[in-house]
Amino acid sequence: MEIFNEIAPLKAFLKAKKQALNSIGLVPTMGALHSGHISLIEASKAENDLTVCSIFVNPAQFNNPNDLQRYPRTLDKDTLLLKKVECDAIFCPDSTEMYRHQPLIKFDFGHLDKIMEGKFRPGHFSGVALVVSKLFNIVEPHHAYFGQKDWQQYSIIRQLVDDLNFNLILHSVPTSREPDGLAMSSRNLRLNESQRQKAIVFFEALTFAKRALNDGAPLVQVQQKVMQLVEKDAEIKLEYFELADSKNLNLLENVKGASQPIMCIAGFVGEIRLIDNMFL
Ligand SMILES: Nc1ncnc2c1ncn2[C@@H]1O[C@H](COP(=O)(O)OP(=O)(O)OP(=O)(O)O)[C@@H](O)[C@H]1O
Ligand SMILES: CC(C)(CO)[C@@H](O)C(=O)[O-]
Ligand code: BAL
Repeated sequence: MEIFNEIAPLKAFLKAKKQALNSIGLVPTMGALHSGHISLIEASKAENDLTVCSIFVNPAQFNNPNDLQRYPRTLDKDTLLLKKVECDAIFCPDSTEMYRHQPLIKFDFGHLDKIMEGKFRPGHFSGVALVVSKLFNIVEPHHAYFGQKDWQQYSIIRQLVDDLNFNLILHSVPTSREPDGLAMSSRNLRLNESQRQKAIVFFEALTFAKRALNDGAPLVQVQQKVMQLVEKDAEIKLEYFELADSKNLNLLENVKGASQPIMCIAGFVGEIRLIDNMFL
């Protein structure tokens, strides 16, 4: 497995490889890897001759400096894990390599980034789009893999690829969960034991809401119930629970009409912010 901290040697390596290879897969991550990330690597390995995993905690997408500072960083462990699953290359630059100058570009994704994560994390998706565009330009992958857990991010990157004609195929990989249902997430590492137990409430709320909405309960009523369920513990705060059309991310008032509605939830356990979602 090759490890690159700099853009130029990575590009030279890929250029040399490209002549003999049909396809390159890219898995962008922020590290602190778990089985969810590994499922993205496996998906890429199954479809490509060479897989690159990027590990970069991107300052441009953090709206909360405390969240950036405390984001888990486990590069040595990540490297061992990637070696074990036979990932071909890691790209783990530092911030000065990725941002040689202060970027001025800002992305606006219309209604896609004004709701849910975009509403509660102002500037977040502009930062994601910036770093993902850089990664696409650096690696020039044929395929790129993202997790369903971040469905709004996937929808925005799909728009980015269409708007800017990136010549690649995007893939969304289903959410990997812990045995009790909690969506795997790097930020779970920050939960203490009791917070870890409490964190499954988001999955429980989604499971409850799926049944209630499919049984015809009105959305407002379900939202109220979800709020009660989640916030019955004083340490947990609900930020949003929304129903959206997964194709275009239009928010829905009810389940009628949308071909594949998705429920999205976000909230805090203590000061750790978690998100999850579920298709209806
Ligand atoms: N449980 C999961 N199952 C499948 N894919 C996942 C899962 N968690 C994250 N991913 C995907 O892995 C990629 C990298 O995500 P990232 O490094 O931010 O990890 P994360 O676990 O989402 O961390 P956090 O949510 O704490 O930022 C993203 O495309 C993300 O959607
Ligand atoms: C796509 C991504 C790696 C960009 O920094 C990040 O937002 C993430 O890990 O989901
Ligand atoms: N997985 C989403 C990246 C973030 O929370 O910034």
